[in-house]
Amino acid sequence: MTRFIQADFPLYEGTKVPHLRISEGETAPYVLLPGDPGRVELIRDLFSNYKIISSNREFKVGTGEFNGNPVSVCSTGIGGPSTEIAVLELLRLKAKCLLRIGGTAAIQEGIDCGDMIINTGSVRLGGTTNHYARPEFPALANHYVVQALIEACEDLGYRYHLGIGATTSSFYHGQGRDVSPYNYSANIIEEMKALGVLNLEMESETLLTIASVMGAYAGTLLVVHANRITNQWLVDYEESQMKLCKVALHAVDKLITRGVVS
Ligand SMILES: O=P(O)(O)O[C@H]1O[C@H](CO)[C@@H](O)[C@H]1O
Ligand SMILES: O=c1cc[nH]c(=O)[nH]1
Repeated sequence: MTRFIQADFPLYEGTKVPHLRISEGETAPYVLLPGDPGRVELIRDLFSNYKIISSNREFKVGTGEFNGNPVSVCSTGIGGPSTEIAVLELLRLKAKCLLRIGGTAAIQEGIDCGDMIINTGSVRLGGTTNHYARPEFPALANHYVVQALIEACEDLGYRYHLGIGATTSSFYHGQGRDVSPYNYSANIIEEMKALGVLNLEMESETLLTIASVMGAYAGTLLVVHANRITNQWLVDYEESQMKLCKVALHAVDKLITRGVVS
């Protein structure tokens, strides 16, 4: 039976949020958010009792236990609009702390492929959150989440960089890749680099802005997939993604132990 009730916040089959297709109680208060649905599968071995509970469009959701505590993983797909949907539906399901685990391109020398980046905030170049707050509103990560991520990288001995990232709504022109005769964003890397921005990716500003507006905890942990200054692209990416997942779960464990999120 396919039933949607009310257009304002439609529910599928009476209780399921419409895109993630899950009901309250199926996800944990702590949720990891990769863009890529493949990472929802890749992370499986780090959990006990891990189950994929839904898969619809770009949204794949898994829930398992890490050190005895429930943690969920939900892919957002690429970019702001699908991230907005995932975040809103997870908050509707009573998520309290959302942590993006993604890939990114560094735009500073000295940041190597495979390094971690913890963004303290994101430049809002994506557009989706202009529906939530004026452009001057900052997209900031939660302080406790940032601190837990720093400690997790240090505990595991992974090299990390801390600072502001920029979120774009375009992978090619929006990140300064010239693919047509005129690129309106041709100077984006030069501009962001000069401002000290560390990296480019496509979802963090949406997560950080919406979580902040809605009173949830959020942060962003990224692994460097490319360096646009040195023109390097990490081909063997799986091991780096596993490092990313390990750091994220280690940080979540700290937040749970500290009782930061209630
Ligand atoms: O590695 P994920 O989380 O998919 O994120 C990065 O990869 C995609 C681009 O290839 C964008 O979504 C970007 O933000
Ligand atoms: O170049 C890149 C690599 C990862 N993610 C991005 O958004 N851009």
